[in-house]
Amino acid sequence: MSHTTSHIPAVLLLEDGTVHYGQAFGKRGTTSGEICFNTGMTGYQEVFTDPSYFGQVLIMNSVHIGNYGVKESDVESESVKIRGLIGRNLEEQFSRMQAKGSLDEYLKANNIVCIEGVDTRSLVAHVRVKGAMNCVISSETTDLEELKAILKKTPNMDGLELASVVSTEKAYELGDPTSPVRVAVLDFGVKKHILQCMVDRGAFVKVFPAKTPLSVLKEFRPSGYFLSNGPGDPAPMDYAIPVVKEILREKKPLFGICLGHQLLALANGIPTFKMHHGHRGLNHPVKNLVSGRCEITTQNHGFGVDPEAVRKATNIEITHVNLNDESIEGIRLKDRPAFSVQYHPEATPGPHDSRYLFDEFIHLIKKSLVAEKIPV
Ligand SMILES: NC(=O)CC[C@H](N)C(=O)O
Repeated sequence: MSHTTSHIPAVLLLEDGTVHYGQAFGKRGTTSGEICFNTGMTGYQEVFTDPSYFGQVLIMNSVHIGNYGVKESDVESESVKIRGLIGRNLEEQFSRMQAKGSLDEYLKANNIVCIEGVDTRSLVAHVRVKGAMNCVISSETTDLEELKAILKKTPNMDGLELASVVSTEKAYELGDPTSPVRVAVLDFGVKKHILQCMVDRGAFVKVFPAKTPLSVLKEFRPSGYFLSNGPGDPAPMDYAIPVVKEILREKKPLFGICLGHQLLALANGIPTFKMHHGHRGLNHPVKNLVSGRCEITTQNHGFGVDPEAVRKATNIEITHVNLNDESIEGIRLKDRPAFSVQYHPEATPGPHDSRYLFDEFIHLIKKSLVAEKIPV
């Protein structure tokens, strides 16, 4: 496959003054946000449409991105959510029987400003050492003073509430309405494949806007609750943390993924913190401390739950740890059927090692329905 470039100059400026020059890709323009990197070699369309990336400018570590094009069904939400894209070779040409278009057209249609031809290996090494910071990409101006002024106005991810911005405006339902397994999902930027994993296991799912109170969730008569993934800092989500506390008092099964995991921790008095540069990729090893087995997981998070506070909490059991840095990857409550993971068991294109967590959630719901003498 030959690589084509636009030959339109573009510039990338980091908050610490680092500058990289390259070529424009996608939409011409200027964009800014928090720089982060994903080490996955495939699944770029799913990554770009993951609402948890909202507000972030993404570096794809893999050298060739775009070479299998794009297709309608390979998405985690209806639009591209990344704020900008940085690559080594972003390909206009693609070869895949099922592809419907090129990555370049797709990013243009979604108004995403990108830069390619960047030495991503040195850039990622730099971010790994210096940590998360804001950056700006432009194919309109190379005036660094102008770009510095844009950076000054770009909000810091630490303390930024973004989940309510990407959440659904209206509630919607998926799956078989006759199913006794009824899951109320709080949507903080939910990925489609999470909902699919529940529907595939026979659940009837209703997805609610992020700021829905418990009284409205209860009108759905849920047999279980789900806290979704999502962008931004979980700590300022003062509309959601009290609702999670109220849900826990219901004593119904509850499952949380990523931001949902962080919210379950916050609702139990465990603080979250901004990580140095986060975890984003699809080969992060996690150990399940209950089964003793290792799983290869997909991850996308820049915040974590405080390990010391989790260890001190008497009502919480640590179920999963990250084998690279021993960070907390999963917890469960000792006195409630509630559990959560920091990583993504729904991962598409994969790995699928952690799909069993959806089975465990559905099993917990069925067990509680049986206890209430409701036929399952
Ligand atoms: N994937 C997610 O839910 C991410 C959660 C949160 N925004 C973080 O960066 O840690």
